[in-house]
Amino acid sequence: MTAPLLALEDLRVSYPAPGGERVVVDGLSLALERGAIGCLLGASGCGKTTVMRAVAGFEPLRAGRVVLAGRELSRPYAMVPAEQRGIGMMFQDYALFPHLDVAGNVGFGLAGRTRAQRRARIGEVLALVGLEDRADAWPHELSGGQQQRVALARALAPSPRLLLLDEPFSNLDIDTREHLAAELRAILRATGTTALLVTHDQAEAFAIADAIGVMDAGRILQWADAQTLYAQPADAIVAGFIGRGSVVAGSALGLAEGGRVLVRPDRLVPDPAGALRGEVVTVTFRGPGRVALLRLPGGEVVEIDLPAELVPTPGTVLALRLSKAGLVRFP
Ligand SMILES: Nc1ncnc2c1ncn2[C@@H]1O[C@H](COP(=O)(O)OP(=O)(O)OP(=O)(O)O)[C@@H](O)[C@H]1O
Repeated sequence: MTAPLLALEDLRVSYPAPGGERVVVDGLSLALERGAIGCLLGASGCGKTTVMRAVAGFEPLRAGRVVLAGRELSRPYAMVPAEQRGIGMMFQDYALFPHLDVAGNVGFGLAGRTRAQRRARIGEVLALVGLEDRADAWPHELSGGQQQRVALARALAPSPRLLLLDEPFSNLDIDTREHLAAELRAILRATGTTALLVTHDQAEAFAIADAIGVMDAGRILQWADAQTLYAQPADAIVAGFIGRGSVVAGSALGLAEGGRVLVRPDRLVPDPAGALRGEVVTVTFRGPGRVALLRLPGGEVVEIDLPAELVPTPGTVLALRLSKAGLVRFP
């Protein structure tokens, strides 16, 4: 087995807090192969940005190691300075330098090259992000999406070993985000760039990443590809975070085994012959179909997709059949 390009081993990071320290990342490990795109996904405040800052060299470690291409970059009391790590960054508060034009921004990290080499590299990465004709533009003349592309070109220009992207599209509208997510994946692939991305948006993680780490309270609960996270979530927290679905008591679904069960919206099917019952709480048009919230006899509420011809009014009791294929159970 080849060694991963990036290895985070048992990281612990803390911040000063009244009366001591507050640990915000604890026992976090992951490995990223060369050329792979990894993603940390989790709710606000779970520690995603802190991990990125630790990898970038902005936060010291309390425990663990950061290793890039076989070189130890951080361990407790020892850090390679951020600028010597060979890591490119595009963080949430990415800002283009307003006093530099697009070419100046993109060429910023290209010190030590001749003028001609700089110009060639700037042209190359601008072509990669589709802005080769905007080299002379000023940042304020560009749309938000174009500015984001310039920021990406700036981060890619020095050919970093690893690219860190923290909520790179957070300040863009949803259409632009989706478009750029696909574009970003294609660009990272085309350049063979290894990247670690942070987002709290599952669709973005699914669109871009090869492997996704679902984080909660400073830990990775599960590190897997999108299909695995959806089909085999490691626990109820991952299940709640990935995809639509409700985690309810098995007994509420007539299952003998006990424990809790993940019900995706297509698992409970309205069927006059079905043995289960659910009272309609709300019906909402989502496009292309409708979804209903149903209250099960035990009081728990599940979401189901309704067939097109069925538009029940709240209070109706539906007969339901449970489709057990691929049902996920938790102890
Ligand atoms: N410089 C700091 N000093 C003290 N506490 C901090 C500092 N930076 C972050 N924290 C705290 O550490 C925790 C993790 O923050 P972090 O920014 O890593 O989370 P996140 O998952 O990236 O959140 P978001 O999605 O909102 O950016 C939060 O509770 C935050 O308040």
